[in-house]
Amino acid sequence: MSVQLDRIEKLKSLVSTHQNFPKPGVTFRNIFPILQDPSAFTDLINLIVEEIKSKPQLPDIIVGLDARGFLIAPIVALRLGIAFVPVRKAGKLPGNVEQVSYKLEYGEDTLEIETGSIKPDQNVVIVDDLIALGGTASAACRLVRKMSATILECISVIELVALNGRRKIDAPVFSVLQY
Ligand SMILES: O=P(O)(O)OC[C@H]1O[C@H](OP(=O)(O)OP(=O)(O)O)[C@H](O)[C@@H]1O
Ligand SMILES: Nc1ncnc2[nH]cnc12
Repeated sequence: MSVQLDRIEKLKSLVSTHQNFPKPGVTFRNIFPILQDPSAFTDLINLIVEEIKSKPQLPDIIVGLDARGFLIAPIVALRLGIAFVPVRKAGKLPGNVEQVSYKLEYGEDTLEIETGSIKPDQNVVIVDDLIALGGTASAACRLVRKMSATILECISVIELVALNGRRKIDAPVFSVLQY
């Protein structure tokens, strides 16, 4: 097996699966066991950094999504030596914010970003833990575009392929693990 596939298989074996959580009918994929294994967590960050570095254009900013995206995105930003900007659920950011509402696999929510935290000519990569219906990533794309910035790529640790969330996301999508 190649080193790349080896790392992916190891990561996949660590993700835990929970039926009917947090609502009946939802199969919840939990990334936290990866974070409990420093070697696997390092592999995960390396795979994301390698994906970003493989592209002709490097980002100026990594945008991470509240809350589980915050566990991954700032580490990726530090490794690349670039800024991290948070997108938060409504009511958590001070000052002026841009706002977008969206639908979840199990609910509805609003995302916000600090006005001016991304400049119009900047290149952005968005990082989150999971793409299900794609509403969260799609809303984050709309927020970044409201600031007239360019989205190079939307990166997720997990993609629930059957839900076809990437069709909603108006940017190239890369996922490390597919279910
Ligand atoms: O593709 P979608 O259908 O939009 O779903 C994916 C989003 O759902 C989860 O976040 P959640 O809103 O549950 O919040 P959390 O990160 O605070 O747990 C997950 O972390 C993604 O951000
Ligand atoms: N099935 C799922 N597992 C984990 N996080 C999620 N967020 C939205 N859907 C999810």
